[in-house]
Amino acid sequence: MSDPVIRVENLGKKYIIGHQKQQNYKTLRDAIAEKAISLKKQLLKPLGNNIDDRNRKEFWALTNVSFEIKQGEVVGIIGRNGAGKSTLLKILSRITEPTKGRIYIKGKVSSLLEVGTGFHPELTGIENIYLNGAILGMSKAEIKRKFDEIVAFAEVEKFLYTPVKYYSSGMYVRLAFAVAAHLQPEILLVDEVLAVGDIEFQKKCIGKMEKVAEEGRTVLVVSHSMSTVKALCSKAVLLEQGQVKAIGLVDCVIREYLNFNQADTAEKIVKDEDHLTGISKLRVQKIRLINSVSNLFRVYWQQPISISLDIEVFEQIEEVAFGAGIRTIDGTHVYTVHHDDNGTHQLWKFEPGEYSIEFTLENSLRPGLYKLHIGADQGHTSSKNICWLDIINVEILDHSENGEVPLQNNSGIVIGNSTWKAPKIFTG
Ligand SMILES: Nc1ncnc2c1ncn2[C@@H]1O[C@H](COP(=O)(O)OP(=O)(O)OP(=O)(O)O)[C@@H](O)[C@H]1O
Repeated sequence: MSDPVIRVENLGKKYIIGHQKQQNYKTLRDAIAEKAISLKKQLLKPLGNNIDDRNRKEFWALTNVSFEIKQGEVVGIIGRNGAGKSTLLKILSRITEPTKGRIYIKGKVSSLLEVGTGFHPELTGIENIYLNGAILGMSKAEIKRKFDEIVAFAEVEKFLYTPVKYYSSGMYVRLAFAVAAHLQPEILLVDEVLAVGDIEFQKKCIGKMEKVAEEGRTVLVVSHSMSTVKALCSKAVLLEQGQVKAIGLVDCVIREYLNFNQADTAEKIVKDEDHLTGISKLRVQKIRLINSVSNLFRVYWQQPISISLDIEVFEQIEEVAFGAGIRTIDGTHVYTVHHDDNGTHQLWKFEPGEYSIEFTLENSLRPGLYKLHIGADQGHTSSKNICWLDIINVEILDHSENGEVPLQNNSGIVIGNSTWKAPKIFTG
């Protein structure tokens, strides 16, 4: 376990959306056939471009992805829907080309990228085994040698002469997994297929992948099941919005993912132990997002974040400055504001009792998950904390209320606004 067998350097994948027909998942065979057709088109019409530029929108599914995988490592690729996991596996299995960056792969790759990958619906189980084996690089003799093992593993003996269009999705995936795993690849890429099979079959697949790894082969698995990832993998890569958010020991990466993988509910009852600093003078009882989307701590892109706080004050306090702030989920401080930032410099005084406070944060954050911190200081000069908490995951959706999406070609945590002037414009 030493040499890297996969090296991914500054990988980026841009999709052009808006002009394309909605497509279902493409099988490996579809992708190969499509590649051949598009190559033919390019050759016949080298300068042709039938993309309607008015509808053309660029979308980066992966940006600046870099990591190394060593031989024999079993690695889980995790992340929320749309994080870029499948795109990464498609690039590694060379079904899709990267827009930027490089991949280096040492060894024969076999991949199982989705239910029914490479299966022809009209062909029988047997015919599909031979077809898939051939697509995945096995010789006829090799397939023959492996045939019984594949059939026994997939448990589809009774249906070998049935066209696979009559198979259930579970039967499909069993056969597809059996073919991919028995090909004895040096690198096995498996994308979220285990969820389809029953528990027994899932266990069997995990066992098979462990065996593949024990033989010194490398396995990359995309899964939403943290128990599968934990059971199988020693290492994990967490993708978030097309970027590597964390990489390392599986437990650490899963912990990071689970802590931050979703927005909190729109109303949160705050416990004493949730407070980061003391609660002798004041405590927060409840935090509520007034303008929540789907009853979660979630707002549309560009929508201000309006919050109501219920607090309890235990003793008279003066010169109180309430504040709120935002951090990224990896801890980068974006900003903190205080209630008296408006120029009045009027600090608040409280008698013991219960109060309700409302405030609104303007929102120029990029879509994503953030941590909201809320609290109170006593006086600005001494910056004395009265109480602070950092317990809310707030999500900025990837579109505005009326469906607009941010431009993809700018970067940063916040969306910047600018005006430009030029004395003379040069074109061409
Ligand atoms: N062919 C395509 N054209 C345009 N956009 C695409 C295409 N394929 C994927 N995308 C987009 O790229 C992003 C990443 O997709 P991808 O399938 O890699 O995510 P994922 O992490 O595997 O998601 P999931 O867990 O839901 O399967 C998504 O926003 C998706 O809509």
